[in-house]
Amino acid sequence: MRHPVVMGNWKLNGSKEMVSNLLKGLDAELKGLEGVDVAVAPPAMYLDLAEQLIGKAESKIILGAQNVDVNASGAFTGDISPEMLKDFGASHIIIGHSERRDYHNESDEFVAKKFAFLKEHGLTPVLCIGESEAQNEAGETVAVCARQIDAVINTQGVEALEGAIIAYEPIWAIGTGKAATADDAQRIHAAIRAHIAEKSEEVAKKVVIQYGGSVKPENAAAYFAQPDIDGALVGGAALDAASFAAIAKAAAEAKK
Ligand SMILES: O=C[C@H](O)COP(=O)(O)O
Repeated sequence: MRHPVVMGNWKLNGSKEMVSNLLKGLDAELKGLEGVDVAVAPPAMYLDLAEQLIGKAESKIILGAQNVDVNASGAFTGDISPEMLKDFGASHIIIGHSERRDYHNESDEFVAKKFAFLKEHGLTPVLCIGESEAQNEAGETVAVCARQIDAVINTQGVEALEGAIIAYEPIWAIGTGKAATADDAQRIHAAIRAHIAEKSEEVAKKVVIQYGGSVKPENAAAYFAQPDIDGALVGGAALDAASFAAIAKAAAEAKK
């Protein structure tokens, strides 16, 4: 049985006050919760504060980040290295989010490079994949996801996916309120797992595949009831402690 992982991607939202209130709220909401790994990815500016607050929390909250760059040190203005993320206790690092692929022109190959760099430094990549609305309508969803995963498999071997997390996020469902149905998401998750199984059934069986795209407390349980949906990558609803905790609790309940 795969252990579910629910992660909050706070994107470009936050202030010292908001980070503090949200983490304190989450700590209170998540007390005693077992059976699910709960992670948050605040903006990099707030990792220090988040690390301090999580250190004092009674609940287990995993610290993550929203991005990493591909150089270890040196003249790379504005970049953040894996060791810097580690220095602040961040372990689960989102890469290849569609917002970075779109707004920062990140290619499959560049994302795969980030994946390798994180693994090299003992961090957990949360590899986002997913199709656009046009690709969805053209029936290209599985091919797009396979291509995005193959950028990692073909350069690092399928074993590289061991211990990593894949987040399937249809771009048209992100922040739109237009979530994929649980049945559709399950179908794509199963196809993604089958694609990985062509290279290794063992890895395919173990890899955590999250769904992301307008996950809310109201629809979360339906996703987690699906056999190939192992958690969620949550955007908007992760900015509210009660909503995010409700999603985490739904995962723990469904995957008991
Ligand atoms: O990384 C999270 C996703 O982009 C989902 O965002 P959303 O829950 O606001 O749709």
